[in-house]
Amino acid sequence: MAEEKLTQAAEATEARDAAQPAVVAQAGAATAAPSRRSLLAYAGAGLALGAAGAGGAAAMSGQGSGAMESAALAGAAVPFHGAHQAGIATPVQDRLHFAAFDVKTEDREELIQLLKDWTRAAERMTAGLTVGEGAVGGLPEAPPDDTGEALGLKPSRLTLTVGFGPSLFAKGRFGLEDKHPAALVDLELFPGDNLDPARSGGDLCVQACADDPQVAVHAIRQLARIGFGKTVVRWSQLGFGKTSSTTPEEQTPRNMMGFKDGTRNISGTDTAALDKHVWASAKDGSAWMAGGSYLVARRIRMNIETWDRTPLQEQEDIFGRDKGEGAPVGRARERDEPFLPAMKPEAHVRLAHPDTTGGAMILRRGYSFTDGTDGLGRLDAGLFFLAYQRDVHKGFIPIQRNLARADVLNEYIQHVGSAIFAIPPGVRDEDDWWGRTLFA
Ligand SMILES: C=CC1=C(C)c2cc3[nH]c(cc4nc(cc5[nH]c(cc1n2)c(C)c5CCC(=O)O)C(CCC(=O)O)=C4C)c(C)c3C=C
Ligand SMILES: [Fe+2]
Repeated sequence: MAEEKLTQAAEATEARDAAQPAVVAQAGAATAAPSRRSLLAYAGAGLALGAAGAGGAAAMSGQGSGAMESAALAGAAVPFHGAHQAGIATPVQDRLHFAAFDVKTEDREELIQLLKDWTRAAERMTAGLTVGEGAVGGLPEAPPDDTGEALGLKPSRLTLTVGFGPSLFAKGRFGLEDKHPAALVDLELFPGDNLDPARSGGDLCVQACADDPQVAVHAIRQLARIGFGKTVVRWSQLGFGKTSSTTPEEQTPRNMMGFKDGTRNISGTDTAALDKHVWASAKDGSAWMAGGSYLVARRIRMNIETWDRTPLQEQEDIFGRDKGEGAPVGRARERDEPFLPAMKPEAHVRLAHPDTTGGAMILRRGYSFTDGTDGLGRLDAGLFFLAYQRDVHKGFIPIQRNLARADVLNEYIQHVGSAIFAIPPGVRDEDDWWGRTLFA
């Protein structure tokens, strides 16, 4: 990209320079994100955005003093490059735009080019820059490369996380059948599932998380535009009010049922737990997935109106935790160890706990959603459940089998959308691209 264009981008987004706290690191990596201004300096010196991952300033990886620190960091940039994709173990942002895509091209080289183009655009957007030649200042006769609605907004900790669905590996499509990981199964239909095919599946996915919804929506929109003619959005979901966090030192968020959600989750700084339960290893059978993960996405509708008429004691019995503090039954504090025998046998927490599921562990990273009303005056609201794991056979599947069989919460919820994706390892530097290890 010509230096003058980067200067244009800098001018067009000048407002984002102001007061930009500049350090957010990927979990476990002592990295620093440069200020927007220094980023542009890097870019002008050869688009070395990878330098974001190699900076030397102090790191912040979710440790520290909670809400105020989060608020201060809300405008910062999260390094895009690393061994793992950002958006999994990195601190959870406030907003989500998740999109699943169908690939329309049948040409492997076109798909590879798409992934390369997406990677370059993602590098820029996560750094707070416009895509391509920007939103303004280009040829008046042509539509701008960037749609412009993020001009003047901060990077807002935008992370973009890409994934590949089972259908991408189908025989006769892109020659990937030999690379299909054993863990990337078509999920079984669980009892009670009422899945809408129009909200399920997908060849590709992109999870965009940011502290500003407009930044997340802008990012998905640019990737969809770049993919025009090669891929189309199959379904997408907006989310708010993160329901789980990867930063246990912060206040636990509440879900739409009013309960703290995410108390017992894998922490983004617990490298031992991440290696054991979240990151795929070459030893697992698919060498190209080393450093990646597997994502299960479920759109779970809540019968909010019925829930709202349920007595408090019953609500607390259903989860096995109290509503105010979030403490397990018979305990005083949220972080106290749950004592499962004190809970009702069919309480949600009891059935989801690793002691009841043969040790199954997942990293939850879901969001609440409210998509207006359903035409019958009921809120179309619920949980867009996102769970990362090393192997779905030791994560989502055993837990969901247990929950689908007996969870008393099932009276108030219904799974209406489902998808699974292999999340490849991170993009190492500016020469690397999403999916290189798969297509190599
Ligand atoms: C298959 C996995 C899970 C689904 C689907 C799921 C749906 C779901 N959960 C809540 C609310 C809460 N879940 C909580 C704990 C919890 N849930 C799961 C898994 C699934 N939940 C796990 C593994 C755990 C942790 C169990 C443990 O080790 O103790 C809690 C309690 C607080 C917490 O620890 O997070 C709440 C609240 C809803 C509303 C929901 C579907 C709409
Ligand atoms: Fe749960």
